[in-house]
Amino acid sequence: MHDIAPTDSDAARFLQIVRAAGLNAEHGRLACQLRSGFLNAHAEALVDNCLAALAEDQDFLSIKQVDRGHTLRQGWIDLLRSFGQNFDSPGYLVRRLTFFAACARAGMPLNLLLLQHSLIQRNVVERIAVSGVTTSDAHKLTDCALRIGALDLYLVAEGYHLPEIDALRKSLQALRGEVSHLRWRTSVDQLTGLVSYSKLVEILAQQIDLAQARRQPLSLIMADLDFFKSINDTHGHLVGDLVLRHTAERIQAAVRDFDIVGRFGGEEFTVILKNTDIEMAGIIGERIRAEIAGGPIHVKALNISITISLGVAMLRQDETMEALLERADAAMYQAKRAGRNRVVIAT
Ligand SMILES: Nc1nc2c(ncn2[C@@H]2O[C@H](COP(=O)(O)OP(=O)(O)OP(=O)(O)O)[C@@H](O)[C@H]2O)c(=O)[nH]1
Repeated sequence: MHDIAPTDSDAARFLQIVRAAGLNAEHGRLACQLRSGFLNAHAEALVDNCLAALAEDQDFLSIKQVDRGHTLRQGWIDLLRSFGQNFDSPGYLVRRLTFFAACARAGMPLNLLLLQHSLIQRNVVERIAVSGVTTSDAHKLTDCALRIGALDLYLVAEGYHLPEIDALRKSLQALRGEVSHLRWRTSVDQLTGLVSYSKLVEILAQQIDLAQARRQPLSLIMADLDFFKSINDTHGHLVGDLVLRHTAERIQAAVRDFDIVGRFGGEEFTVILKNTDIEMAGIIGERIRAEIAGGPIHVKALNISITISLGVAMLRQDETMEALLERADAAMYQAKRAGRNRVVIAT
C-alpha cells in the first residue's frame, strides 16, 4: 500500500480543493444529516448492490478473486459511513485517496469505480427525495451530497495517478543509480582504481582554472614504466596487469594525500600536484621513482623489478592544459632518452 503521508503543502492544497468544491461549515452539518439519515443505515446495502452489479464484469471478477471481496467491500462501506465527516481535514482526504489508490493497484478499472460512484450518488439523491424532508432541505442535502461527491471524484482521479507516480519515482530512482554507477565507472580506472583518463583531464582543467584565478602554483608529473612491454612478453598480459596495479599502489604511497593520481593510459600515469611549485614537484617525482625502483614487485611467485621515467612541469602563466601536458610528456621522453629510471624537469 502506498504510504500517503500528507505534507504541509498537501494540507494547503487539499483545503484549496475543498474551497473549489464550494464546501463550507454548513455542508459539514448537512453531511452529518446525510450520514445519520441515509448512509450509515444503507452503506452495506449500497455497496452490496454495487458489487452485485459488478459481478458480471470479467475485470472485476479477477479483482474479487485476489481481494476476496472483503477488503474492497469493507473499505467502500467505511468510505460511505464517513462521507463528508471532517471533510476539510487532510486526514479525510488522505484516507479516501489511500482507498482509491488501493483500488487502482488492485486493478479495479477506473470506469467501473466512476460508474458505481454515480449510481450510489443517484441512490442517495432518490432517498433524499422520498425521505419526507421539506423541498428546501431536500435541495440543500442533494447539493451537499453532490459537492462532497465531487470531492471524491477529484480524489479518485488523484488516487488513480498515484501508482503511476510511484512507478515513475521508482524508475527515476533506478535511473539515478545507473547514472551514478556510470559516473563512477567512467571516473575510476577499472584496473588500478586510480582516477580515469577522462576524469583526470576534467580535474586538470578545473585545477588549472583555480590555480590561475588564485595565482597559485600547479605542477604535473607524467610517468611511464620502463620496458613494460618486455614484462608482458615474458610473463603474459595478466602478470602485466598486476604489475600495473602494484605500480599504482606505489605511486599512491609516494605522494601526498591531496595529490591526484590518475592512469593516463596503458603504462602511463599522471599526478596533479595542487599548490605545488616545481622544486617540490621534482622532490615528489623523485620519491615516486625511488618507490618503484626500491624493490621488486611480488606478483604470483615472481619478483619483478621495474623502473619508471618521469617528466615534471609547472604551469606557466596563461598556459593551456594541452601545452602543460605536452611539456610534461616531452620531459618524460627526455628521461627515457637519457637512460630511463630518472626524473626530468621540463624547461
Ligand atoms: N598488461 C597490460 N599491458 C598493457 C596495458 N596497456 C598497455 N599495455 C602494454 O604496455 C606496453 C607498452 O610498450 P611500449 O610502448 O613499447 O613501451 P615500453 O615497453 O614500456 O618501453 P619504454 O616506454 O620505451 O620504456 C605494450 O606492450 C602494451 O601492450 C594494460 O592495461 N595491461
